[in-house]
Amino acid sequence: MQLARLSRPFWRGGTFRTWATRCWRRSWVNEARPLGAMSPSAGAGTNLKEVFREKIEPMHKQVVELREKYGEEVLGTCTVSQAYGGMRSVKCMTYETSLLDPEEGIRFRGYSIPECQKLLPKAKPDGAEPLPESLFWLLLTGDVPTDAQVAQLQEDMRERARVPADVLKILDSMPHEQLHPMSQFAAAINLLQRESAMAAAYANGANKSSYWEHCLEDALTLIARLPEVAARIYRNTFHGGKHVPPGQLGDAHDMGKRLARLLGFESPEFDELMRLYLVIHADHEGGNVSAHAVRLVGSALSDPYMAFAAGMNGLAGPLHGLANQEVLRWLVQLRQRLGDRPMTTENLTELCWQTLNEGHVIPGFGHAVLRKTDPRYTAQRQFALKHLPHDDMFQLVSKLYEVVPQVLEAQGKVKNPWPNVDQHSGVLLQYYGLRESQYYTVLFGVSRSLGTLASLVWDRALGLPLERPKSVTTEWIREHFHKQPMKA
Ligand SMILES: CC(=O)SCCNC(=O)CCNC(=O)[C@H](O)C(C)(C)COP(=O)(O)OP(=O)(O)OC[C@H]1O[C@@H](n2cnc3c(N)ncnc32)[C@H](O)[C@@H]1OP(=O)(O)O
Ligand SMILES: O=C([O-])CC(=O)C(=O)O
Repeated sequence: MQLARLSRPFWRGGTFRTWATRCWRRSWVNEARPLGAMSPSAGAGTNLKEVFREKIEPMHKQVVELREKYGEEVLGTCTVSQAYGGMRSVKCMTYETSLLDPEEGIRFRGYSIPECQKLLPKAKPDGAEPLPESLFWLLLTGDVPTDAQVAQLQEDMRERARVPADVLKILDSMPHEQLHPMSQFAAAINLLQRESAMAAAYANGANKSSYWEHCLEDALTLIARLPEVAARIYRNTFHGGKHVPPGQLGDAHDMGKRLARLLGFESPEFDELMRLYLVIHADHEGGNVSAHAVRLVGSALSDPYMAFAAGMNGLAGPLHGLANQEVLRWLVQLRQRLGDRPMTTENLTELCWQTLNEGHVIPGFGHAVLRKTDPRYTAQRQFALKHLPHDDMFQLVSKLYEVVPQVLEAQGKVKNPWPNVDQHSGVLLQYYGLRESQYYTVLFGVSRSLGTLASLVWDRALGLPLERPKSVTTEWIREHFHKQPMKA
């Protein structure tokens, strides 16, 4: 039924084929578009919803064509070890907004982080980091937006941004000292859910072809409200409930600056850090815990609030997003253990071994998929070299870049001894005065809304079905392979 609806003959023209082939190569072979390539969105209007609407049918048709042509091809296999081993590198899902190369790292719609830093619109007059809204536009549409498109999206988001007073009241009344900021964050997202356009539309019998519109509506409202929610949690938990009234922020604030000001920070450099932070943490293809949780829960047609809250519960795990909190704690502990001794390779090597011998991982190092230094780490390192080259903690992080990979290599277990994004973020935040490391994952969560919700809108636009892979028991494996002759 879905396929029949999608296979009208429109795409059989040569022009569409050329376009589709280009897209296919870009998203599946990870081929970057040349820098400065003309954006297909340019001149297509400034309304995100209308620009996105135009994208759906060609994409639908592309998927139908690929399924017709390659539907029976094997994308990936799954061995018994992979089934027990966290399904590492099993290719079994599609995800449009970003793609990861193990050596090179993440590309957002084909663009590397340095390319995004170069191409995406910046804050006027002299911002150097991309505007988070421009990344959302890119992730959703696949196009680098124009300044006018970003300006309209920002205006739309500003109109949606105020969090209902009763939700703030509930957040204010939470037991802040006992409730981790990520628990408060996930609870807040669930509280906002009552306004879900998707849930209301479904309850009112909306046609499934319209789901993406309600999903986009929810995505925009939720993303717009997250800075105030996140700041509320921060000010409640660490600043005695003294808030910066959003009414005092004026109209001109982008998501990064708005978040910075609501948190209580005034420095333009911190605004830039927030923009960079929100952009680089936004998306990391589809299989990471938070993105996959959003996809999975959303596939039951749970609305975007429900789905995103699920993703945030996954992000709160110490092997995933919470590692940023653990890194700062570990760095502080390292400094205490170092005491008066100098920060030499020998001393740091000894302390890293101490961490390993105590049965802990070294937070901020290693990765499930990456096999080189995370380009998000590099982007933050470049920010530090520009803005805080002499900071003590940055010096420590730099020194650990030399020491830890050698220790992990010597330990001989890790597949990737290099640092990931979480190794660097806390050091930048603490430099500007945001020292409460338990809070850091909330910032990661605000950013991750940009990628996971853009992707969720595509899930509904493409009519992706309920996700439900097959599981087997250990008993089943034993029986099944027992009956088969062993491979030589
Ligand atoms: C935003 C993000 O989510 S980025 C990741 C953030 N997480 C961290 O920084 C936590 C520290 N890193 C880790 O725990 C891991 O590297 C992970 C969870 C990120 C990836 O895990 P895996 O894909 O299983 O890694 P890998 O295959 O290399 O693991 C092999 C062994 O090395 C260990 N290992 C991996 N990384 C580290 C590390 N940083 N320190 C010590 N041991 C490590 C694993 O625990 C595993 O040990 P085991 O065989 O005793 O179970
Ligand atoms: O890709 C992963 O598994 C983890 C990660 O770095 C992210 O989600 O940002």
